[in-house]
Amino acid sequence: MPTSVFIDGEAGTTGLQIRDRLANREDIRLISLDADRRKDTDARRTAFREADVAILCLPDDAARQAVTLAGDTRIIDASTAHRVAADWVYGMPELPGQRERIAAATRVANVGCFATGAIAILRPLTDAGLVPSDAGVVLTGVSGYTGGGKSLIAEYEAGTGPAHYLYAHGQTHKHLPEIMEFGGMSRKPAFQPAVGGYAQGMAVQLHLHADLLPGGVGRHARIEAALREAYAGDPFVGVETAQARIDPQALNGTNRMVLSVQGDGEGRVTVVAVLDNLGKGASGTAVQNLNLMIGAKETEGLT
Ligand SMILES: NC(=O)C1=CN([C@@H]2O[C@H](COP(=O)(O)OP(=O)(O)OC[C@H]3O[C@@H](n4cnc5c(N)ncnc54)[C@H](OP(=O)(O)O)[C@@H]3O)[C@@H](O)[C@H]2O)C=CC1
Ligand SMILES: CC(=O)N[C@@H](CCC(=O)OP(=O)(O)O)C(=O)O
Repeated sequence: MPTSVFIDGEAGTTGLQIRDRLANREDIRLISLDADRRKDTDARRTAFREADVAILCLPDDAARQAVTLAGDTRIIDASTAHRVAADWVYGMPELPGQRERIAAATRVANVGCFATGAIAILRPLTDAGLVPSDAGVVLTGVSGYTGGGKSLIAEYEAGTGPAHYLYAHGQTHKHLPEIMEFGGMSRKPAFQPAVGGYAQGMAVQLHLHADLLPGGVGRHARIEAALREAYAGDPFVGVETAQARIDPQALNGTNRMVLSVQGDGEGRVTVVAVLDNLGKGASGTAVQNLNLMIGAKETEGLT
């Protein structure tokens, strides 16, 4: 019997990408609503009840409301609404022990796109004691404009978006709570995100004065070793030698994430994660979580 999956928000940026990844699978039956009924509460309630798993690709408020329609149906929520909620499982398979928790969960909150890169870098370093949880750390990131959903895409497709811009200057980016909780940080990192004038692909950077942390200089090699150990054998995350030019679009269309470590050998270290904001940063991980939840091969439908 195939697993029935309803994607609420199927016509949006993330929903479409998930549908594409599931459309040809024999183990999945997609439940779809006609365009004129996709926001109809009764039609959605019926679709939820018919589904084994529902994937929410909605703005936060609509996602909260969708949960009230879903009954006992298992949910993967791609929005920010439930990521640090106590009764939800955080949908980042790479965290220690998380694959088992996701597999058993009824409510999974899919990790955010910038958060995917930031936590993938931070968590092995806080777990290893290389970065104390109360250290002051700096994160930066750049995302293609699809990260801003339909409205930002429309701006760029109309040719009116800037070539590059910085935003969220007030240190209140919506991914900071999940980055702190699952990255192992008790002190809020400083985070400066940016949008690049290209559609898809992102890079997230952690910048450290490792010479000011306990243990001092020479941490570059230990940081790289901790990351290599954390992701040894992972199907999608790898650590590679840093390139002189790092292209945020290098992994577009894939569910992969590549980390690299650079520094001057005297304490200043930058760790970079490259991923596809729509792939590993959203729809790819949603499918990975779905695979874990339904007992399919974790890599099914993903490259
Ligand atoms: N874009 C990205 O890179 C990422 C996005 N996300 C998250 O995924 C979620 C969806 O984002 P994204 O796909 O970019 O957004 P989009 O704006 O592209 O799509 C959202 C979709 O939800 C639909 N929708 C809105 N309200 C309702 C409702 N009440 N009932 C049914 N459908 C509704 C919209 O319909 P309409 O077309 O009529 O507006 C639209 O089709 C967001 O929470 C976002 O934060 C997560 C990771 C990355
Ligand atoms: C470029 C851009 O605007 N990016 C969005 C994050 C992308 C996204 O929607 O993040 P979630 O994974 O949390 O849903 C932002 O910074 O708010």
